[in-house]
Amino acid sequence: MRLVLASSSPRRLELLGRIGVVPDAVIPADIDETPRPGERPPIYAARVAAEKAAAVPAAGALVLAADTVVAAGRRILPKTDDETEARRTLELLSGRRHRVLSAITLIDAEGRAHHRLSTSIVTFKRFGADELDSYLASGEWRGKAGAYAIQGRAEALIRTISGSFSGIMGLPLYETRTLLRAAGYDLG
Ligand SMILES: Cc1cn([C@H]2C[C@H](O)[C@@H](COP(=O)(O)OP(=O)(O)OP(=O)(O)O)O2)c(=O)[nH]c1=O
Repeated sequence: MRLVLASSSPRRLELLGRIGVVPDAVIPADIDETPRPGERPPIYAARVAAEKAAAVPAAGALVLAADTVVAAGRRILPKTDDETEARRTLELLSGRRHRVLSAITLIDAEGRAHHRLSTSIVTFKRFGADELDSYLASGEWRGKAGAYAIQGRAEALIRTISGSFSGIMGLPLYETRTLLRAAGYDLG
């Protein structure tokens, strides 16, 4: 059975590889990721994952897409390439708990869409000015939801996580495996 990963994220490809899954094709979905006014973070993540999966044409193949959102209360924090915005985001996350929502959609061979949502809680230490500066200098925050990447230096700034490491990183592997199996994909 053919599997298409509808993602431009190297993290998602890497995470799939960890469970022995190599997609037959990787086709990034080009969709508008602007949140709707007042849209709640879990609703937004689920909608965007579904839209990414639907945007990739793959008749008869399975299509997997995901969306990861860092949320402070009802606020969706940005995925940015701008250092000032990254600093502001990290200042907001400093010393407090936040949620990471990773939604996945799998379109099965019959064209039906299946959805799962993984929710994690992450608590960062309170950052000193030097810690913030050196994290920003690392550049690891670029293009990552919430301006950090748990799979890099940020892991050493995190006091606790509750939930799914792979979900925080971008593709919750438990939910992914569950949906792939249910769709008849052979995971070996
Ligand atoms: C919170 C967090 C996010 N991220 C990344 C995963 C995603 O690539 C990105 C969230 O943005 P997404 O919009 O979910 O994904 P993307 O635009 O990078 O890729 P695509 O839509 O094509 O699939 O943030 C990490 O790598 N580590 C983390 O700890």
